[in-house]
Amino acid sequence: MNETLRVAVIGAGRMGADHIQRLSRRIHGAEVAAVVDVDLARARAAIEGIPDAVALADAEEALNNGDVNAVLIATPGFLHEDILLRALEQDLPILCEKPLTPDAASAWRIVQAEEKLGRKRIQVGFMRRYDAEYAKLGELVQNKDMGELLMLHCAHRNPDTPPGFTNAMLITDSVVHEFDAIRFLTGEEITSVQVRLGKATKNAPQGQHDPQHVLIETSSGVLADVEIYVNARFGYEVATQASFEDGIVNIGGDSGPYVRRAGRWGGEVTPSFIERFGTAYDVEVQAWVDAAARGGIGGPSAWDGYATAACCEAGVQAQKSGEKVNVRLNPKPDLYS
Ligand SMILES: NC(=O)C1=CN([C@@H]2O[C@H](COP(=O)(O)OP(=O)(O)OC[C@H]3O[C@@H](n4cnc5c(N)ncnc54)[C@H](O)[C@@H]3O)[C@@H](O)[C@H]2O)C=CC1
Ligand SMILES: O=C1[C@@H](O)[C@H](O)[C@@H](O)[C@H](O)[C@H]1O
Repeated sequence: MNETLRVAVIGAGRMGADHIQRLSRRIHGAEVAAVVDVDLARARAAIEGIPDAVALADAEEALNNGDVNAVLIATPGFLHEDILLRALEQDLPILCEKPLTPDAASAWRIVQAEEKLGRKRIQVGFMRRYDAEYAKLGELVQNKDMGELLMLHCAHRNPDTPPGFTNAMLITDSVVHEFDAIRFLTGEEITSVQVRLGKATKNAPQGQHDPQHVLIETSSGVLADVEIYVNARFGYEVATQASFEDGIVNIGGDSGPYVRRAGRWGGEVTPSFIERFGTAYDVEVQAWVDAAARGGIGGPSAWDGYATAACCEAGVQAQKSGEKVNVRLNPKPDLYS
């Protein structure tokens, strides 16, 4: 396909609205053709100033719109499966925000549907793979300049959570990023997940135990721990310290000017994922558009979505039991090898 991608963005909330701006202002080779949101007023607001874009309330209308030839899915994760299956039926290039789906069975249905189609059409929105620091750390792991990677210590802190953010979503919506990042950095599958619940903040909404400590093991025995703390108030932080045989690497600190003024020193705390990963989202979406023009995908696949969904399922089980839960994966179809 060499024509301009005419994208239907499904879901115009926090992430969908950000992707709409990106597609219409910074991405080459793609345009927003339609914005779908059950809240039609939100869809209409999102297309303001975008020529030739229509606002719709139903994804089916966008899929039947002859002007649409690609789909970006930014609805909540539990709604992804139906839209993915419909867009696959139409053989469209798809960028699906993470998680692919929240559990392993539904993610496997997507893998099977794509396998039946016979080509990769789904790229999953694990944007950390496009962050310059993650990419550099991945290179250090793979080229072994610092010896073998032994451990990863990850912090994932959000200021607060949107309404409806459940206890399971600390894993399925947030730690899903670490599951993918650890698989990306090590090139290995995750074999077990354990979740420990300690002292909790009074600032979490009812039903959430926050923070949680997630312990992860990969197939070669790399150990990773994640502090997931989603009502941390102070700002946003996604940081990793990696222990190698011959050194230690830190990524993900706050960036920006370090100011000393009037007897004080300091800088600005990153407020949210939009600022922390703004450039990574741009690179991710451009990679998708460029790959779609060649008939492929430009990043994490439905298999990556399935493998992380299996980790999430183990994690949600581990939240309840406190035990180490093994991650079980179906054999990888040839399409993804
Ligand atoms: N990669 C990243 O860093 C981030 C990814 N996300 C992911 O993006 C997706 C959306 O998350 P948010 O934007 O935070 O959610 P949101 O709640 O802000 O927006 C979702 C939108 O979808 C609409 N919607 C709900 N049901 C719909 C349907 N059946 N058809 C069309 N529209 C529908 C809602 O009205 C809402 O406008 C999720 O999968 C989430 O995990 C979210 C934040 C950051
Ligand atoms: O994907 C994201 C959100 O959905 C999630 O809720 C946050 O915890 C993550 O930091 C952000 O990147």
